[in-house]
Amino acid sequence: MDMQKGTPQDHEIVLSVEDLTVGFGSKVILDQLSLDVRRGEILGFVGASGTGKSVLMRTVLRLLPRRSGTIRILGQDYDQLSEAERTALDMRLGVLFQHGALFSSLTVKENIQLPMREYLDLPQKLMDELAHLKIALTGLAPDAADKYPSELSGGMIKRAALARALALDPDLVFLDEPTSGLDPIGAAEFDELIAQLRDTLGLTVYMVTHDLDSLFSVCDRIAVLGKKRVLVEGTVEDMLAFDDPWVQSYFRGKRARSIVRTEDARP
Ligand SMILES: Nc1ncnc2c1ncn2[C@@H]1O[C@H](COP(=O)(O)OP(=O)(O)OP(=O)(O)O)[C@@H](O)[C@H]1O
Repeated sequence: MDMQKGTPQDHEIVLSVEDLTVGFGSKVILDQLSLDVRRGEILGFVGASGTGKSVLMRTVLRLLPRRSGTIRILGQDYDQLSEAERTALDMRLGVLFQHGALFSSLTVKENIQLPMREYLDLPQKLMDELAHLKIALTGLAPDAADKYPSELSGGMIKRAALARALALDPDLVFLDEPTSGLDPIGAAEFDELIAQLRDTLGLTVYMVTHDLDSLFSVCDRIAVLGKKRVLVEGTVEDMLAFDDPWVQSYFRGKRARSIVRTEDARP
């Protein structure tokens, strides 16, 4: 499909959240939040610590219950689906949780094959070939296949976790702070990999991040969580123009200024 940015035909919505409310006891975390993610984009999702970024991602993935609201993934509403249809939809999603979450007792190859075992019934030889393919796709050396997570660097663990997220060739991937814990070079390389995979595989990427470099370098659009909903979504320019103290200090703060040069940025 046409992956050109900014043209109206890209605006097929692959994740649509409407009026979502989530709370725990008397505490409301998300209040009538709405958000759209478009096919083929890398959406960066930011917000102050504790505002509910993980809660939103987990609710979208049905790991947390919601009080009200509608969530449509790839045009489908889980509530309207049969069990078999839900499983089919789950297979089109890939997830990289914040700390990589690889099983330490399994090798990289076995970790990547977990979703295949869960959802597919494939011969071992084919699963091995697929795992090697994902390993190559994420820039890991072939010998990483038989290593255990404890034998890998932080950057390699992220790549292995990404390879696992891609195990079933998903359409939409959720990444929770994928570059956290990486040094700036490792983080930049990982960002580059994500952009490359989006281009070659036609992925849509929903990325929770605190990493300003990622936001400025690979995200097509940014959504900011605040006041229990999406305060603003759009480009970096939209963020810079948005009148909210947190958004202003985040995108115009000292760290941001050292990354992006805008006409308003002062050294
Ligand atoms: N299972 C739960 N039960 C009760 N409260 C929860 C639960 N999960 C999250 N919360 C609360 O929801 C709020 C939002 O948490 P969340 O982890 O989504 O924040 P976040 O934006 O992802 O933060 P960070 O950037 O620090 O990761 C927090 O106040 C947290 O304590």
